[in-house]
Amino acid sequence: MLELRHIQQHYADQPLLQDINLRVAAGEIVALLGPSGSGKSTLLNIVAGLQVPDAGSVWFDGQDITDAAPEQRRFALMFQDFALFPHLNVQDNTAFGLVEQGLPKREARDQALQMLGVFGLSDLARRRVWNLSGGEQQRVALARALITQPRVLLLDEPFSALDADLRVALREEFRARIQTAGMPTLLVTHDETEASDMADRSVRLVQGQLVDATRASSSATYRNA
Ligand SMILES: Nc1ncnc2c1ncn2[C@@H]1O[C@H](COP(=O)(O)OP(=O)(O)OP(=O)(O)O)[C@@H](O)[C@H]1O
Repeated sequence: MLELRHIQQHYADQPLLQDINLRVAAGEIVALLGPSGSGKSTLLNIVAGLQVPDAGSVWFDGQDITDAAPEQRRFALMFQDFALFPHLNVQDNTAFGLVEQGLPKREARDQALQMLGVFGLSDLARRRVWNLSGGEQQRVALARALITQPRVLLLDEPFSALDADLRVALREEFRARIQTAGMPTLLVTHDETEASDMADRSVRLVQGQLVDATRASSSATYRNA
């Protein structure tokens, strides 16, 4: 389980995150909503270990990991621009994290091929990533993230560059795959429909605090407010 305790972050004496407390259980998807500039990406960076908070702590399975480097955490971070390597084909992109972890290249490539099969992407294994569609690229990015069996999955607006129909299809597919993989998942999104479709519950950053948004996000009154 992932836990944030009393996280605070200031920039130039302006409080951004004031007292953030959150628990995400194994297999649970929590959506993090909030207006632009409210600190969603900052909070995700703190969880990923890319940034140390001014105060407070990050815990995983009962261990304080606030000062642990990103590679020690073994958390996967996935962005909207997926950051696939243009010079590698789909199979080598998928194998990349395993090679980084020290697995022999051949074994990593075999496992990547299996993973691509699970994702229905076997036919794309030899393709260069730049000629894949946006949805295919995003699926490869998820396969690449999950193959390393990360302890936590962090998604930063993963579908915002895609068209509406594809977004809806991928939400369901991602939700099913994430639940099968069973790690705590934090999904940053601007989109309340995406939050209610994909996440088990939603929280919203409001003036540096997290408030429960699960009930509010399913209410049309709130959406139209
Ligand atoms: N390193 C930094 N130094 C100073 N200010 C920063 C730094 N990083 C972020 N900020 C500021 O903190 C605020 C929150 O930024 P952040 O990117 O976390 O918000 P966000 O909720 O993810 O926004 P968006 O939805 O637009 O991506 C912004 O005003 C940003 O300019």
